Amino acid sequence: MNSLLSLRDLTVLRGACPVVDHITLSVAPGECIGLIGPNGAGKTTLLRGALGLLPAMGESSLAALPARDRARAVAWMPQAREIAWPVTVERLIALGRIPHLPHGARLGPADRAAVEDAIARMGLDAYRTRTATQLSGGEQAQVLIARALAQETPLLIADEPTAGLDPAHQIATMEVFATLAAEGRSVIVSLHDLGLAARHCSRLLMLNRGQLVADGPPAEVLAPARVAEVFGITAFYEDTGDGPVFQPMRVTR
Ligand SMILES: Nc1ncnc2c1ncn2[C@@H]1O[C@H](COP(=O)(O)OP(=O)(O)OP(=O)(O)O)[C@@H](O)[C@H]1O
Repeated sequence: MNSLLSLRDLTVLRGACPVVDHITLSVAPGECIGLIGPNGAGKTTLLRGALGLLPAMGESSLAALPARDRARAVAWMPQAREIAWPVTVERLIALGRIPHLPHGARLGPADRAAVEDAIARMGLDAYRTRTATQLSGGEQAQVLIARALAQETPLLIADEPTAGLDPAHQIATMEVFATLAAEGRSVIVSLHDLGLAARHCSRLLMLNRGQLVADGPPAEVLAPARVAEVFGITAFYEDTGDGPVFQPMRVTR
């Protein structure tokens, strides 16, 4: 099976301290992976190190790629949602096609189809002529997810993409990711909402103090003892007829 990302002993130091500590994992096609862990666990640092955006020790298959190849292998949606120019939504989403265009070339039919597909998946048709900088924070987040989708990469990595979205848009976004996985692409998404992680991800990576403390199906990773130890909470977890339900209940420390 070909891997879309492979990390071997990836380590990122801040000063002398490893904030990502010897992480080894690999991502196969068709996975919707949730990256979870408390504040400061190292989630963003792991993602940025894997992408080659931060100096890291160890190996990352993506960081090793030349920039243009990397932009065709992975789309990255960072936590900071900065839209620099007052362009239309449609134009901003079309920027996701840049890695596929020869230098200076205009969008071709395949590029326009990818933009339309991204707009449809994110339900943004009514927004396409709006000025992106004038949208609400949640609307901007959806547009930036659409731009990443338009990049049509085998792997999409998104850092807290559901933060600031209302419940319907959170669910819809996670369903878009799960659909990409069902189509054979893969997604790594960092999440603080463990309910969304339990419900929509096929695999969870749990980080604590820079270390990968669990990697597997949500029901295994979210075992009560581990959730108590890592997050300091108790939680309700049940596999219902309508899928898994995870609800944090109490702080235990
Ligand atoms: N530029 C930096 N200099 C020093 N320490 C840093 C720097 N960036 C991050 N850190 C530290 O590295 C650790 C991991 O940070 P990181 O942002 O990866 O965590 P996170 O799991 O994404 O957290 P959150 O859920 O709060 O966004 C934290 O302790 C943070 O304070």
